[in-house]
Amino acid sequence: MINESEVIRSPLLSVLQELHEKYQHLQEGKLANYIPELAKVNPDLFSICVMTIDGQIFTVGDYQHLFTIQSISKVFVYGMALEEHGRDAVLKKVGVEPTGDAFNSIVLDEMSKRPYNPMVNAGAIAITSLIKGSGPTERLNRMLDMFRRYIGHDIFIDISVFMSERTTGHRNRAMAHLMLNFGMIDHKIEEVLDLYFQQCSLMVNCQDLAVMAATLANNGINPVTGEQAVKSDYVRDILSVMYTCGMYNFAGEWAYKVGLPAKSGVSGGLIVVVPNKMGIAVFSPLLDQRGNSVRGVKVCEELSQIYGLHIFDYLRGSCKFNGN
Ligand SMILES: NC(=O)CC[C@H](N)C(=O)O
Repeated sequence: MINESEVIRSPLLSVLQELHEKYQHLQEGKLANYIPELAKVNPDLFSICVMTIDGQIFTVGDYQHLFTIQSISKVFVYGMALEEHGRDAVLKKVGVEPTGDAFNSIVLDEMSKRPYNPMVNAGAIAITSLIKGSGPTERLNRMLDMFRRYIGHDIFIDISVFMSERTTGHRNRAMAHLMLNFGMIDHKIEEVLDLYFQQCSLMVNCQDLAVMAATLANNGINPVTGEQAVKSDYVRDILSVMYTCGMYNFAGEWAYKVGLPAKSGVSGGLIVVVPNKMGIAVFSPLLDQRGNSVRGVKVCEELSQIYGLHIFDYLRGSCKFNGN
């Protein structure tokens, strides 16, 4: 039997535990209540997970608690659209410019009539409309299969959240109509919106998100299963858009302070990719005014600082993470 004193504590795990303790009583922020089902979530839930590209996992808090992936899904569906249509065709439909506006703003680029980028709702809906398949079921199944490759197991839809979004998502519906008007999506608006609401309502836990982020950090190969989740050619595109647009109208400050590609969602999830090193995921449902997890942002700012992960520090050889 292993004596507790003989167990070598992982330095990273200790750091994660300290950060969890430090922020677990922070009560800043609000639950997303524009999706009625999300307003029912326990605001105290909080977990942090890191997966390295060699498949080690470090977890603290409620890391098995399931929640809906929400906007974090946009990253992966974008990768799928790139694989199916290629860079140029996707760029014709959705730009790659940060907006400085809220994630749900109803604005399109005046000149091109494209949504600004795939990380805001309008852009994500247009990207979802590109997913190929002979009908709604095949499109959904292909998407579920793509997510399965990233996570390493099957993934399911939270029907209550899906119905909640579907019945109250008038703003997203309005955007879809606007894009239909400009010929940016085709006429099957309700099918496209259903698929978009379904992708947002997929259930994940914090550990799943860490594996997904680690897969992007590992050039598209899931570190646990060894499966190629997305062609490595497109990982660059995905990470560029995450870096410039993933945190919405906080993306600039995030790039400045944390300096890593990331994506948040209104259920309180946040993923961060440290290329060739690890994926980081935080779950805490209290959000700031821009729709980013308050505790999530703070934890990532500290982790970046502690380990010298900011991409421009990192390039100068400042990374202090040595793999455990
Ligand atoms: N930022 C988000 O997570 C938004 C996703 C949410 N499903 C919506 O469409 O509004």
